Amino acid sequence: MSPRPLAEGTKTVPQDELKRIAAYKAVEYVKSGMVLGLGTGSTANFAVARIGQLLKEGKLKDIIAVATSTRTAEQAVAAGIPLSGLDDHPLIDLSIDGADEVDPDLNLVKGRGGALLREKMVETASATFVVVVDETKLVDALGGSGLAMPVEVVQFCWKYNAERLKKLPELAGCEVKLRMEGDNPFVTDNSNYIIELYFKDPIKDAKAAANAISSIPGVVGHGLFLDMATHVIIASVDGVTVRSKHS
Ligand SMILES: O=C[C@H](O)[C@H](O)[C@H](O)COP(=O)(O)O
Repeated sequence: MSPRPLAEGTKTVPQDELKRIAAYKAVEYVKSGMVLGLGTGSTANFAVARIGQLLKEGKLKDIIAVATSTRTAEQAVAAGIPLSGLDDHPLIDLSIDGADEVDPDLNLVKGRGGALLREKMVETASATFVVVVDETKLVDALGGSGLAMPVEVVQFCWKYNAERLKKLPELAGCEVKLRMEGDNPFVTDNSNYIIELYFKDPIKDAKAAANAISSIPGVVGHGLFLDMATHVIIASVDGVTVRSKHS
């Protein structure tokens, strides 16, 4: 369980339990015969495990899934979930994934687990994209958590691209750091590096920031997931709330 319980008044709920509750709620959207996108991270893990459990119990049938990382693919295989890829299944019925930040318009920061590129490919191909979070992920504006916003870059001349990112006026002088894993740079499933952006203030215009980041040659993806989520399921000490794009 998470060491950080959430508290309101006298109520406390371990953060991992909130993640599980949100993930299980999202799995209620899964129907037999669907092609699913399986997200990555500690919240998405609960959804993958639950789907595997329902398949084993025979309560779900004929599911095919596309995993957003090698970690999730390994978990899915162990859970007995049949896997495919976008080459064979270019249309995903439903994706379920966590997020690092969620703004009031259901725009997201994702990718602190390093899976942003495959997540964005799979979730862009999804008719329905359900995001599962505990209430700590809610922000008034993206970049507002003070934590890293990842940008995936090719390894070639990454320092040059880190400097270019730092100088983008749309990012208003953010700090940049290469993501490390121990003494070595973190390497994504796609053999790229991650430059982490740290904002002093929330991003003023997320769309302009996303376009500016994408315009740099050598950037292969970024963690701004704008206008993609159709539903966000938020678990809090007070219960579960579902926010939907068009409601
Ligand atoms: O690359 C990682 C993903 O975008 C995760 O979905 C995101 O970081 C949220 O992860 P968690 O549910 O572990 O907070």
